[in-house]
Amino acid sequence: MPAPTCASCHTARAALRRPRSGQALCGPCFCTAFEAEVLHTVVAGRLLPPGAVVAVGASGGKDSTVLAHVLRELAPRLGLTLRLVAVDEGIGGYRDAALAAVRRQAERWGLPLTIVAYEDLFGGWTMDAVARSTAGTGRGRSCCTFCGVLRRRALEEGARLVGATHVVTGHNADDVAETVLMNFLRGDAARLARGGGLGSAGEGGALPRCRPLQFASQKEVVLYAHFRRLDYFSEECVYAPRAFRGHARELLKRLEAVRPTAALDLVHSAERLALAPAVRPPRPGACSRCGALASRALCQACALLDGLARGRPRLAIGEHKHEPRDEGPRSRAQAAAAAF
Ligand SMILES: Nc1ncnc2c1ncn2[C@@H]1O[C@H](COP(=O)(O)OP(=O)(O)OP(=O)(O)O)[C@@H](O)[C@H]1O
Repeated sequence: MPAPTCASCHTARAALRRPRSGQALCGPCFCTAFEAEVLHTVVAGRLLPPGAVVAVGASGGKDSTVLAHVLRELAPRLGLTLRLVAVDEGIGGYRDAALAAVRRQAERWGLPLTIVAYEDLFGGWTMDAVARSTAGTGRGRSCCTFCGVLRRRALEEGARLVGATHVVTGHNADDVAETVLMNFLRGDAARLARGGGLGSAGEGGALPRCRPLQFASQKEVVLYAHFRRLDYFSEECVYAPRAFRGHARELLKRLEAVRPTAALDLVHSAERLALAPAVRPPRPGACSRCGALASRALCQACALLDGLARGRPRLAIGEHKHEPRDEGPRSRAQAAAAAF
């Protein structure tokens, strides 16, 4: 059976059916629709004001590649200046290849690129060193938690370095839905409240952060990259198979098999929960060591580095005398926080 005609231009043959709506579109019309939807997310959510200098967290992966490409298309209309900021976590056999992809993108798109490294920012600690230090302590599976905390800090540092006023990341609807599921599984109302919305407004002196692809499904991100012929790095991080997130991903896939809107439904659920006053977390204060946003005396990054420096990674993060050890609720909650 021949492909149907594109439902938008009514001229070309359709090349795909949109996963959620089933609408048949040709490649160019799909890309135009995708870009218009991201534009709508940014404008309706008032995420990036005209004149903003935007640091795009560039990992070389599909999401941040698509995000940088779409924002570059929209930048003249939105009045944005873009900077790519990549974080080198020091993960042998993984990050170097991903950074090579980011360098190619920066060159092709004529965007300035700044790379900040954990090793320089965090007293010589690379992610590989953290992984070695936590191996055998029951914390080995928490690599993604540690990494997420440090990456968030590193991205903030990099963004400040390039004079950015805003930070954007490429989290898509599936990423956010996985985080919501993880938070539901642990009954973490405070994280659910924080995970909703399109990002954070920049409390406590932190730069405002947002996720303009939050309503885009992973499938459509991949389709956009395909039709725009984007060059990205697609290997999984060497530490990812140990992460709890993989289970949430499997669960989401099974939910989507019977309910194609499941990911987006979860994103909207989190938004509604964020509006519920009863679950709003207390206003965070400042870290006594570095001044960054913190809900305790030390921010997560300083607490983690402190524990690592003392050779006691169990104390570094997620340990509290009243809370269970290892994969207990607290540590899992931080895994979710790390995703944002
Ligand atoms: N090393 C990094 N440097 C800069 N930004 C990063 C880095 N890793 C992740 N990010 C930001 O956080 C977002 C979500 O992170 P995630 O771990 O899902 O990234 P990824 O799987 O490596 O790549 P992507 O999400 O871009 O496909 C990315 O889209 C990107 O904006």
